[in-house]
Amino acid sequence: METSPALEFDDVTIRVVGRTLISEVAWKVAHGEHWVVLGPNGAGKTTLLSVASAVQHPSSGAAWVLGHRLGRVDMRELRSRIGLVAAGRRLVDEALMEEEGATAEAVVLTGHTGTSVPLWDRYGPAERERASTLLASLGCGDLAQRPFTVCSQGERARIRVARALMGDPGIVLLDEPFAGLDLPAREDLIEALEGLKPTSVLVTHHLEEVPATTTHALLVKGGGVLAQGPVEEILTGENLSECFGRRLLVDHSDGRWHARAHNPRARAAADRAAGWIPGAAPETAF
Ligand SMILES: Nc1ncnc2c1ncn2[C@@H]1O[C@H](COP(=O)(O)OP(=O)(O)OP(=O)(O)O)[C@@H](O)[C@H]1O
Repeated sequence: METSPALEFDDVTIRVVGRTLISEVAWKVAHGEHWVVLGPNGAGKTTLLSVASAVQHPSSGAAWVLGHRLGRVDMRELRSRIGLVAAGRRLVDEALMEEEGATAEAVVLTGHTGTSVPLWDRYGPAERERASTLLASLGCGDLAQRPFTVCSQGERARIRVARALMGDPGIVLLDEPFAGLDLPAREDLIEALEGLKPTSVLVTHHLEEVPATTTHALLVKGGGVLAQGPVEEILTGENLSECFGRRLLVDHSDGRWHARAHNPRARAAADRAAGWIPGAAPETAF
């Protein structure tokens, strides 16, 4: 049993020329926890993941990933123990796979070497067997020989998760894995994520995409942490309203979360339709 946390940030700051992208972030993820990171556009979510995935180290402060301090460890070696799912090019470069005409199976196999092109001499029967088992477990066993470029967005999303699991990672990091998915594809992927065994961190914009197995939440705003802790304490209307700068109503049912903007006119119309006297019911925006 691992004793050190899966992730630990001690006042992590990332600066680029003339800008601070994230500032003094303190965060600890224990093994076995499943975190969601929420926040508006530009809040710093992908930047946080770029540190957690050992893609870049802090400008100041310190970060430990799977017990290794960034800056004092072979980053490539460490990356091979991290399962990373990201559709954008900042964290995982899929351009080479597309140029090479890689099949879904080849893309999953690259997860074994942590590379963006297949290294065929490194994959034997055991790796191929694992790739095909993972594709099947994510409901895309029949896609193995299909070029990744022609796969639909929903198929690609699940192939990326299979790729991330290929190296038997100690932690899985997912940056907006639902982008571009229709409702059934999104729900299929949420179901697949609910079966994830390793510790995970999911970055998303949408409360509706938070899997029911999520244990903790981190809210980011303007490059800083607004709130963090057990999911039920953090995903409140009050916190989310502050995070997104808009008054929000939050529901939690059957383990899943829903948010919508507070709309007093629609609320009054619904109350009238239900026979409520305006002003008689208490306001329950948060
Ligand atoms: N290399 C860079 N140079 C300058 N600014 C950058 C760089 N990388 C990111 N940024 C800026 O840092 C801020 C945070 O970016 P980041 O991608 O982490 O936000 P995010 O929360 O993931 O946003 P989104 O939800 O829109 O994907 C943004 O304003 C972005 O433009």
